[in-house]
Amino acid sequence: MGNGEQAEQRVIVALDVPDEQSAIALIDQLPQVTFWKVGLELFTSTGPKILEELKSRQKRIFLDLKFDDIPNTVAGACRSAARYGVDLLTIHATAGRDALKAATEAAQEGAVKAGVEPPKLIAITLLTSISARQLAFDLKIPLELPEYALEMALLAQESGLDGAVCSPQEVAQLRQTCGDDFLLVCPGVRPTWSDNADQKRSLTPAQAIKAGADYLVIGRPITTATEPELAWKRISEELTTVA
Ligand SMILES: O=C(O)c1cc(=O)[nH]c(=O)n1[C@@H]1O[C@H](COP(=O)(O)O)[C@@H](O)[C@H]1O
Repeated sequence: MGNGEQAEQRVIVALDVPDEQSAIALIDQLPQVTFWKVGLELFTSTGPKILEELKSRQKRIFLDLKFDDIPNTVAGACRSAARYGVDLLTIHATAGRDALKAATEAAQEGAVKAGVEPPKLIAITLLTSISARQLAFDLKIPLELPEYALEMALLAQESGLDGAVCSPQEVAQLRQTCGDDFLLVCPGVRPTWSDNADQKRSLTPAQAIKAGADYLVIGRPITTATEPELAWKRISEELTTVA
């Protein structure tokens, strides 16, 4: 999916804002952005209205609702979300094999019924805000972090999902093991000039693409910059060196 696209089209900008008005202001300010992510904050605030707005502008959409529940419930959520005709949709790999399989089937069904393209369903392996220390001491996971992220990606792949969300620090290993057709989307991307904030496992945009990411998800380094257009331009320029 990512290969062959212009470098800047591989950046998905996270629309993490509280309301429709702020979202539209950002979309207007950054007309070069072709792929936007609508996540929990904005979708909870506006509902599907914001998706219609993005579609009317021919934008691609990553609907990041990170479903995590029992099989019947995630299947229902994916069936409903697929009707919106979005490009990407997320579920946590920790929902487990049965839930991942049910979600995949339901997303297909929902899209077919609505007469739209099914979304690519991708699994969160391990949130990029979790450090190796937190994985061991808070979540009590007795695996090394890279191994855990890989296991979650393989579970998603075996369950029929299209890809995974992982930190740029694990993407090379996941690419090598899961192959070129498995979509790998990396948040937690930070240009050298930006603040890490709550992200624990970052790399720069150029490093993340070089390591094998299909798409990068970048929010605050662009959206909270004093000049978002300039931040976007700097990231696009950085990416032309690797594309
Ligand atoms: O699914 C995601 O997109 C996601 C997964 C993950 O592990 N880490 C992560 O940061 N994200 C999202 O990626 C975006 C990152 O935003 P910034 O940290 O502002 O660049 C946010 O919208 C997060 O919800």
